[in-house]
Amino acid sequence: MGDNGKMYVPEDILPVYRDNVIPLADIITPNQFEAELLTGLKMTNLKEALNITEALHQKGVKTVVISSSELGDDTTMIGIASTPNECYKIEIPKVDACCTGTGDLFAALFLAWHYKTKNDVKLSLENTIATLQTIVQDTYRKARVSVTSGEIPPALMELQLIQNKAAVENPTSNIKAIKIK
Ligand SMILES: Nc1ncnc2c1ncn2[C@@H]1O[C@H](COP(=O)(O)OP(=O)(O)O)[C@@H](O)[C@H]1O
Ligand SMILES: Cc1ncc(COP(=O)(O)O)c(CN)c1O
Repeated sequence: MGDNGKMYVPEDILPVYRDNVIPLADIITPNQFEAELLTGLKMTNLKEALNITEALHQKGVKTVVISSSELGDDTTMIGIASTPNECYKIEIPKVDACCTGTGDLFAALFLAWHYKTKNDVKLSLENTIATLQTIVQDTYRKARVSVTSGEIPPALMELQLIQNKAAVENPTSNIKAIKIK
């Protein structure tokens, strides 16, 4: 729906997502901005994040995953995966560039792992972030070869998906999700 305070779908679609689509969904993967729009609540700390995931569960969604949030520091973003019974957070090291398509990739990976692990949200979150880290970092490293300083143009940040097929099939990472509920 949007990111960084801006919607990229028409604004009048918001009530349709919020009131009609969300109650039909089993799993949703909004980023922080989208989760705030869908609930009308703000997320400035972990407690508020839990209020937001709870509000989305109340609408009938079994698995709520916040793909990224600004709850980390300058070097990390926080992801959250929640069911009515348990909730995990994960710290995601940031690269200094804007990525497009990462939200879509996140949703696809999480769905696949959720199915494959029979609803293990902790492992699904860890594997999803492991693959994304490999792909985002490889994309950034290659872009930095041609733009050695300053901002990287979005065209150079096309995700290196095919080149990292192995990281999709076999994610490896030391980043563990931490239980917060
Ligand atoms: N700048 C970044 N640095 C590192 N990882 C990123 C960055 N941007 C996105 N990602 C990865 O992509 C995932 C989804 O990104 P997010 O920003 O939530 O999606 P969207 O594009 O929908 O806003 C994050 O969980 C993270 O793993
Ligand atoms: C219009 C539009 N722009 C950009 C994107 C990319 O979003 P993201 O980086 O969150 O995957 C999407 C997601 N499908 C989109 O629909």
